[in-house]
Amino acid sequence: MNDILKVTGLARSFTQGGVTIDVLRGIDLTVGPGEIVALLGPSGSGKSTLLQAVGLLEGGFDGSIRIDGEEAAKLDNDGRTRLRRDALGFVYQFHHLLPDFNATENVILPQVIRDVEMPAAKARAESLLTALGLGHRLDHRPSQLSGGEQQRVAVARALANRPALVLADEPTGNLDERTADVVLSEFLRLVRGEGSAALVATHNERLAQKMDRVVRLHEGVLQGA
Ligand SMILES: Nc1ncnc2c1ncn2[C@@H]1O[C@H](COP(=O)(O)OP(=O)(O)OP(=O)(O)O)[C@@H](O)[C@H]1O
Repeated sequence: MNDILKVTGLARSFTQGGVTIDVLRGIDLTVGPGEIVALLGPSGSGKSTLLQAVGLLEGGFDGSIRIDGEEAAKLDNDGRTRLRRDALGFVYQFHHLLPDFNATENVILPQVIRDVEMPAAKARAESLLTALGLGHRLDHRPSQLSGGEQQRVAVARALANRPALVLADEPTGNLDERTADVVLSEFLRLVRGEGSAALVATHNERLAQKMDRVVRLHEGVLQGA
């Protein structure tokens, strides 16, 4: 089967004050359909930099990133935006929900952007939120939700458009240990149920072991990829 993600020779440097740091020094990584990969590495090892590259959120990289068979380097801005919208879902450490919209509306929004009709978008939002145990919180705004509940809404939003690949950057890093465990387990169950693949950055070894495969960023290269 075709890989959902194929990264080859990905390199990224930052120059500041005349000093250049090679953060990524030739990353090779493939993620198959439905595969959930933990990206482990200490703080500052480049996990977010790698996710930003794969998320087509930043330029300035050397190497190849193929998502769902499409070479990102060959796309213009509009093409990257389309691929991001059609193939990717994002979860961050902080939820980034829209404060004036309730939980359901936050999950409807990315679907409306893809021209899903409102009744279908609402049904999908409610079904995802209910699957995450938020059936009684559908009308709550983010400020009326706990941290764990906010992250669940962010997970539902990331999955709303059935992305081939979910990119998650420390998705439970802002939660206490017990809540992080519960939310991560729910995230993994839902992603598996949906058949999406996922690349999940964490520095939590214990949480990483719950995923299908672990790769480690060390001195700019990936081990176990
Ligand atoms: N825009 C930038 N300009 C200069 N240096 C940067 C920039 N973005 C990241 N870096 C540097 O790249 C390195 C990797 O940062 P990155 O945020 O990718 O690490 P990380 O593994 O995600 O860390 P953490 O677990 O703390 O989030 C760091 O040394 C950081 O200072």
